[in-house]
Amino acid sequence: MKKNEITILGAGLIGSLMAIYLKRQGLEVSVYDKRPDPRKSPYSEAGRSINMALSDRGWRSLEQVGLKEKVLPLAIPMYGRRIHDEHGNTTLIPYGKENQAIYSISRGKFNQLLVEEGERLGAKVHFEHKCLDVDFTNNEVTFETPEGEKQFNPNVIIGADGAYSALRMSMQKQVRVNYKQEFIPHGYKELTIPATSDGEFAMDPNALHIWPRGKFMLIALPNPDKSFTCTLFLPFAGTKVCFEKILDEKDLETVFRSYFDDAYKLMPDLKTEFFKNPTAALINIECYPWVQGNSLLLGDAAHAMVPFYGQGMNCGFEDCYILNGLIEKLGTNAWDLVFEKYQKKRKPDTDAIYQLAMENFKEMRDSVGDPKFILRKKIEAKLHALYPNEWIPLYTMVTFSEMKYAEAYAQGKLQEAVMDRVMADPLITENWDKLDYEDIITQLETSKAV
Ligand SMILES: NC(=O)C1=CN([C@@H]2O[C@H](COP(=O)(O)OP(=O)(O)OC[C@H]3O[C@@H](n4cnc5c(N)ncnc54)[C@H](OP(=O)(O)O)[C@@H]3O)[C@@H](O)[C@H]2O)C=CC1
Ligand SMILES: Nc1ccccc1C(=O)C[C@H](N)C(=O)O
Repeated sequence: MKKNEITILGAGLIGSLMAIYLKRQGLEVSVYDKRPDPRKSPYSEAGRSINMALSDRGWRSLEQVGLKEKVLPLAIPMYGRRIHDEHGNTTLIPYGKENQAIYSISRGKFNQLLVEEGERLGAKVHFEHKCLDVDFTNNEVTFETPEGEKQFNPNVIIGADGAYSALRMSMQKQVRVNYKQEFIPHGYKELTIPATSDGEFAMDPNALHIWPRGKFMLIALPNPDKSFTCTLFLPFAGTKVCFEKILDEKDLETVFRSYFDDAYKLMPDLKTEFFKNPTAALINIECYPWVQGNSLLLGDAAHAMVPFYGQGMNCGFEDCYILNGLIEKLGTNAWDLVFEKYQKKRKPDTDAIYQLAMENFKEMRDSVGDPKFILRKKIEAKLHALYPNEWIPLYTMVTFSEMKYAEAYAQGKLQEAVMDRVMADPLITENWDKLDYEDIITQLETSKAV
């Protein structure tokens, strides 16, 4: 191993982007992933992927490595949530200002683009290398490969090997790492709304479609081939509508006709897909520290969160951006110092987005269908238009800004308390346009001063 050769575990979105950053710093980089090379033997993601929503933090990280223009053709802007009620009527709730959008993107091609960019810059990517163990005492990593087990002695290890990280498991066995994992009661299943027979999108392509039904929901995100990737989120068991109770095509038809009839009419392959695609679990993982000597956990390996804010990838990309900034500032002679600074700086922010991701699930599956929620959003949008610096809606702070997640969270909580008081007025529906908006800002300023 050469001095300053970096080993990255995981060629997912975060491992690949980190490899690009490090190559651009002139470092030697080797990436190891347990999957086969997708270019040689297609490893199908089909049936178990949720489309992601690229937003400002993600774009900033891609732009810094010159990739924004290459990624744009894979992404479709969504300017708001299109809410479908049980009668098939829809309402658009904008995400932010008129030109602000989050971008639907699916994992496969995007991941490949990042891997290829890393290789173009000189990173060595080794597929079919599954990390089995990292021995910190002897500084040795063991991989399972088609040729048998292999051992390496890397100088620096970055574990971007996802929610079930082998680096993290090795840390847990050998050093004092706090760890918490929680499966939520819901699982998800991937479904599809294909393009129409004349090759068009079957619904508005520039929105994230939501069928909020209280304890469960269906969502749909557009793809460049004019299909939509849909994700059905249901409890596994224990409620009237849950995966456990959909046993045959008749049960499935009853659920879809009762709750998602407009979507049902656009899903010719529903019955096949539902019973063919796996039902996947949703997990939250928190751990700390993320560092052991010259080894660091990054992305989902450090903080896997439920997908409901659409921030998992954006947060992981921001991890890379911040780590890169520290490397630029502190140099590459003391990786343990760089990693230590990184974890201290970053942890409060990943805690905040982890929390917000859970809270956004309730908002998506339940609140968005409530006219009072829509009114609340309208009032907040007006406040933001009148007082752009004083009142920034939480969604805007998280999605369309680079403000630290922890700051956004704290500011969001103060705004939420003020808005709760505003919305408590029984005449708010009639009065909302005549509200004393300046007084609302004063209330916020007062609560900040306390
Ligand atoms: N839309 C989706 O369905 C998914 C989205 N994401 C998004 O990506 C974001 C960040 O993901 P990221 O942190 O890159 O994690 P990922 O899970 O995307 O990538 C980790 C990579 O490491 C591989 N890997 C796992 N274990 C080992 C091992 N022991 N040795 C070598 N390689 C291993 C994984 O293979 P394998 O996957 O086969 O385990 C995968 O290719 C998430 O927050 C989420 O937003 C991530 C996963 C799925
Ligand atoms: N990509 C996702 C995947 C699954 C669940 C939600 C998303 C979202 O992006 C949600 C979006 N940010 C929203 O708040 O409407």
